[in-house]
This record gives sequence, structure tokens and C-alpha cells, in this order.
Amino acid sequence: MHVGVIGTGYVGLVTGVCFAEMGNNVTLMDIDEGKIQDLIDGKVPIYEPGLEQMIARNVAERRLSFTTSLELTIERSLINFIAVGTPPDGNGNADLSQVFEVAGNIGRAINTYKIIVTKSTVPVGTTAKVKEIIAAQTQHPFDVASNPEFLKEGNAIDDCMKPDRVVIGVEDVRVGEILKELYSPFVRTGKPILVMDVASSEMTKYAANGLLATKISFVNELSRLCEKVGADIEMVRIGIGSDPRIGPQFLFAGIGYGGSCFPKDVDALVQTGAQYGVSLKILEAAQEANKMQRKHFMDRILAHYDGDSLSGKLFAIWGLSFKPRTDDLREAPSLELINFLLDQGARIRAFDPVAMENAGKILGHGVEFAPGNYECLEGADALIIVTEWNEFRHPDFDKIKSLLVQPVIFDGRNIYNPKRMIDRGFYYYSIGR
Ligand SMILES: NC(=O)c1ccc[n+]([C@@H]2O[C@H](COP(=O)([O-])OP(=O)(O)OC[C@H]3O[C@@H](n4cnc5c(N)ncnc54)[C@H](O)[C@@H]3O)[C@@H](O)[C@H]2O)c1
Ligand SMILES: O=c1ccn([C@@H]2O[C@H](COP(=O)(O)OP(=O)(O)O[C@H]3O[C@H](CO)[C@@H](O)[C@H](O)[C@H]3O)[C@@H](O)[C@H]2O)c(=O)[nH]1
Repeated sequence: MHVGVIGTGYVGLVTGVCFAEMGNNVTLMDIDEGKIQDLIDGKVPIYEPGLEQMIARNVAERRLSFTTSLELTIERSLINFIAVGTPPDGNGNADLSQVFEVAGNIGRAINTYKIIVTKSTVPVGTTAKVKEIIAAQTQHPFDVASNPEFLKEGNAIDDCMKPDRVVIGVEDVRVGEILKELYSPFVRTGKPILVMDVASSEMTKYAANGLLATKISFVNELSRLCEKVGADIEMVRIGIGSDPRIGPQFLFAGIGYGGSCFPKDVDALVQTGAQYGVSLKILEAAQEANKMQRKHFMDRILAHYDGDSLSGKLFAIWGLSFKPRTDDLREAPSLELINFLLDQGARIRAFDPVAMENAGKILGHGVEFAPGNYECLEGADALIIVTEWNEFRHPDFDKIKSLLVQPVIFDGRNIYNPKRMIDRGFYYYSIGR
């Protein structure tokens, strides 16, 4: 099939390449000329394991091309996905300006029948609005559909190539059949392609993120209680996660969720509720608990120094990206933590396997970056673990101890065993144990 993807950000790039990998002819379009030129030159703008090789292969096999021309994309492609950003607008709503701008451009570009699919995460009613905007610009026939994306950064290719489910929202069953055909090579036995109405499809995306964020906030709140009562949140996690009604995933306590989706999507769903007079208290509480969790971690750092100023202290930070296996720093807890410590007069030296370049652009000169995780520790007063990259999981603890001025570790991701850390002679602070 001929597929166009409008918006070559994280989602556009990964899903577009996966469509190509399945044998479709894919045109990836973006208004960012620098990004498209980089892709044409073989440079991949994001870090995602396996993506660079997959792009190179599909370009070489002539299934994948890049352009800044929307007209060319639409002309070539029967199915066109809108995958532009829907960032927060400052009031908690999704800013849909990119989506609506693209819809207008599509309306002016259409010259034969096309299917226009919202792949971006958009509030209920947006796909209908996209239809209106296009219809106002063209007499040519077209259909709209909703097809939200559920990939996770760091595991994006696997999530796309082997989805747990595909959700398709349509007004016309024939459009559902075409999109089912596009997706059928991706679907493994037992994993459904769910065709539903457009509003339910749009809502499904927000419901999934809302529930996952709530799960994390639930364990994070309990982790704070575990600290008080002497329970271990890791044991509790295993204890509850083995009940299939609860499930083992997304129950890891930490320093709060971040990333480009959970914070903004939970806010946007709460706002949708407010617009319709439905108060979504659980989601509001999930966001509140997330903020409290980050603050709690900072308070624990302050508490260790028992009221002493942090001024002049040097903190070594391991991990900057909002999660491992990505260089994405959108809503990363590291940024809030580092800014808090800088405000207290502390100095920061950080190491991240892939996110330091992006972090440098955001944090500027206030932060020193180390070439490796051990170099990061030299002369530091404490180590703070923010992102659970695999390379941090089994370090040389004697080396850590010899490099730090004081053997103090604040672990925001519970990657070490507390008892063993105490036996090794560390002051070791983790979450909920
Ligand atoms: N990042 C994720 O992990 C993820 C996962 C699932 C769903 N989503 C959703 O997918 C959507 C895209 O997210 P993202 O992280 O890829 O965003 P992004 O900000 O990385 O990328 C958006 C891209 O759209 C381009 N763009 C903006 N206006 C355009 C226009 N008029 N024409 C063509 N291109 C234009 C931008 O230049 C940018 O490259 C969002 O709605 C997001 O919520 C994201
Ligand atoms: O048990 C857990 C799991 C995750 N997190 C944190 O939650 C955030 C989000 O993690 P994750 O969901 O793995 O990454 P994303 O790439 O943000 O993916 C989420 O957001 C995407 C965009 O909507 C969706 O497509 C995905 O299904 C959804 O998982 C990160 O800060 C994680 O550290 C925890 O604290 N504890």
C-alpha cells in the first residue's frame, strides 16, 4: 500500500519505518527542513534502539522516502496519517494547532479519494473536526479515521512491529477493512485489531495512558507509606503484581512518571472531563501524587543533610533521559531535580549514555557532563540515580565508594538491594523501603 505520514517526530518516524518494513511504500513528511535533510543524509534525529539500521535498510530498498512536500505525500498515498505533535497548551489542554494546520493543508492538497487518519493523540471530537476542516477546502471524496499509537520510547520498534492491539476508529466499515489490511501483517496470534467508532478510539488512547499513570501514582503513594511503616514496596509490588487481575507491569515505584505523554495526556483528559462537566478526580489525584513523589525525593536529599546547606556540594547524577533507552528529556524528572539542586547552590556533574547532548541544550552551562559513569563520581558528595539504564545496575561498588567523598547514594529507581548496600558501607536511600 502507499502510505503517507505527516509529521516525522518520534511517532511518525517509528511508525512510518515499520509500515515500510512490512512492504508498504511510505512517504514521511515534515515541515522541519533540517530534519528532513538530515534523514535524507542518513542522520536520525532521535535515539531509538534499532531505528537507524531499519531506516537505512528501507531507504536502500526504496520503500521509504522523506519530503517536506505535503502535496507530494498526499498525491502518492491512499492512506495518510497525521502524526504531528499535540503538546500541552499551558492550561492543561492538548494544543491542536499542528493537527488543524495539517488538516487545512490536506484539504487544499487532495485531488482524488484519500483516507486521512489521526495517529496523534487527540481528544474526542478532534478527528470529526479534522473532517470538517478538510471538507471546507475540497470537493474531492475522502474519509477520516482514528488510529492512536501505543508505542513506548526505548522499545518503540518492537511495540510497533508486534503491537498488543491495534485500535481503529471509523465512520465507515469499508475504511476499517482497508486499515485492517494495512495492519494485518503486524498482528500476532491472539492480539486483536479492534475496529470501533471514532470517539471510542480517541478515548481509548487517553484511557490507557490515564490508567497506566494512575497505577504508577498508586504505588508511588504506597511507597511513601511503606517508608513510614517499615514495609518494602518492592515486596508489595511482587505481592500484588502476581495477581493476574492486577498484573506485574507499571507497578515500579520511582521518582514519578515523566515523558512526553503521561503528564500531558492525563492533564488533557482531565480538561476534557471539565469541558463536559465530568470531574475526573482519580486522574487529578494521579497527577498530584506524581508531583508529590518528585518533591518527596528532593526532601529526602535535604533530610540527609539535616538542615545543612547544599551550597557548594557536588552531586553526581546518573541518568538524564525520562527513561532508559531514549535520549528524550521531555518532562524528565532529572530536569526538575537538577534545577532544584542548582537553586540550593549545589553543583552538578551528570552522566547519561545518550541524553547528554540534549540535556546540554536545555540546562546550559550550569551543569558539567562527565564522559563516563565513574568519571562522574570523582570528588562528588553523593550519587543520585535518576534513570535506570542497564549499565548502572551492576557497578563496581568499591570503586564508587573510593571516588565519592562520602559513600552516599540516593536511588530514585530502586536498582540496588538496600541490605547489601548497607553491608557495603553506604548511606543508601531508595524509594519505599
Ligand atoms: N512520543 C511518543 O512516545 C508517543 C507515543 C504515542 C503517541 N504519541 C503522540 O503522537 C503525536 C506525536 O508525538 P511525537 O512525540 O512524535 O511528537 P514530536 O514533537 O516528536 O513530532 C512532531 C513532528 O511534527 C512536525 N510538524 C509540526 N507541524 C507540522 C506540519 N504543519 N506539517 C508537517 N509536520 C509538522 C514537527 O516538525 C515534528 O517533527 C502526539 O500527539 C503524541 O502525543 C507520542
Ligand atoms: O512501573 C513504572 C513504569 C513507568 N514509570 C515511568 O513512567 C514514565 C513513562 O514510561 P513509559 O510508559 O515506559 O514510556 P512512554 O514512552 O512515555 O510511553 C507511554 O506513553 C506513550 C505515549 O502516549 C504510550 O504510547 C505508551 O503506551 C505509554 O506507556 C517514565 O518516566 C517511567 O520512568 C514508572 O515510574 N514506573
